[in-house]
Amino acid sequence: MNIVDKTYLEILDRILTEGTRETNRTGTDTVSLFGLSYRLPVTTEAFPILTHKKIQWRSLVTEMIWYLSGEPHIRNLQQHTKIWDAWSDADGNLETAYGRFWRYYPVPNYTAPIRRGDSNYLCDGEVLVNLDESKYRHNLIVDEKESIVIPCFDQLRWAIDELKRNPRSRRLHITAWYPPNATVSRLPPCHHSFTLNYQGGKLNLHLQQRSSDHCVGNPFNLTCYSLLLLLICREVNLNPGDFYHSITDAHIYVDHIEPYRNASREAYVLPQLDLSQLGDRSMFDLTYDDIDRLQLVNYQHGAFIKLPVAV
Ligand SMILES: Nc1nc(=O)c2c([nH]1)NC[C@@H]1CN(c3ccc(C(=O)N[C@@H](CCC(=O)O)C(=O)O)cc3)CN21
Ligand SMILES: O=c1ccn([C@H]2C[C@H](O)[C@@H](COP(=O)(O)O)O2)c(=O)[nH]1
Repeated sequence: MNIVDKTYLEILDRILTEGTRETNRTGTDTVSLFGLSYRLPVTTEAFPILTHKKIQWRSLVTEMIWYLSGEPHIRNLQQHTKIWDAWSDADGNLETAYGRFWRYYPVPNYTAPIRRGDSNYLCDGEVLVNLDESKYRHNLIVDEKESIVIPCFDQLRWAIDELKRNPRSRRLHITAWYPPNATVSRLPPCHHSFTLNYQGGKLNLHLQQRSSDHCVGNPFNLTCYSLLLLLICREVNLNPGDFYHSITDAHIYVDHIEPYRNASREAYVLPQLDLSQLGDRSMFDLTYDDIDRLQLVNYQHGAFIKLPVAV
């Protein structure tokens, strides 16, 4: 069996045998396991995606393009996939969008020098980026007509540039976690941070996740970040290594157990990912028009397993 389905199904069985039944805010209990990690090799020739069940590749690519866009809302995303609809308001606004924090991380906007007594003053000796002078200032346009913009920090752009300058940096960390937002958001980020690490001639990606729905979310998350790693490698001209995932609360919703028990576990050879239709365009320039330009080749898979999603 290929390494992706094998790893995924072993974890599924492990959660079910070693996990404990737990309650949570959704009203549907889970079988949960604390502390789980695994790694998968990422290549375009054997691309990490589950094959024993069908994964909606188009929805997944759309979600990736949405992340990269940095959009704080789902008004464009929802034209292409419904997967985020349940967590937005009627106008398509979300309290927390991953890409918004990757591309537009809020930081105080002050003009140097700041003095004691200024509202943005830190402690003596501490530093925060002065957005006015930063190459990575990224203005989030809130209202074009009214020219309302929020100056923010572009973490992803910085990490990519840094990777080009100094691939051996051990500081290539991107976070979607914004503590004050997390205190009030309906859905603070689940996969909240990732770190890029170049070793042995390969670029690896370590994803940290606080909460993982093994049957619905994880199949998307593992493939989404494998795709991101390959897009980053293409951007900076490095070879891809591993996707490494560490999860705090790995769980299976109890209403997923029965559909999975009845599902086939037959797996197939992994497909190839063809990015050639992107030409020499940067990942930062991808739009929803590019969805069908990211193609899986030879994706053989089992049946789609319909599962209820706990909201
Ligand atoms: N309980 C829960 N699990 C999640 O995985 C999850 C959340 N909540 N909330 C926020 C996001 C939204 N995500 C989702 C939501 C729905 C699908 C979903 O319905 N997937 C179906 C079909 C997708 C499609 O029709 O294109 C699937 O079976 O893969 C996947 C990821 C992942 N996240
Ligand atoms: O990308 C995602 C997003 C969400 N999830 C899952 C993990 C949990 O089952 C829920 C979130 O509920 P919390 O109570 O906020 O933990 O969504 C996922 O697996 N992947």
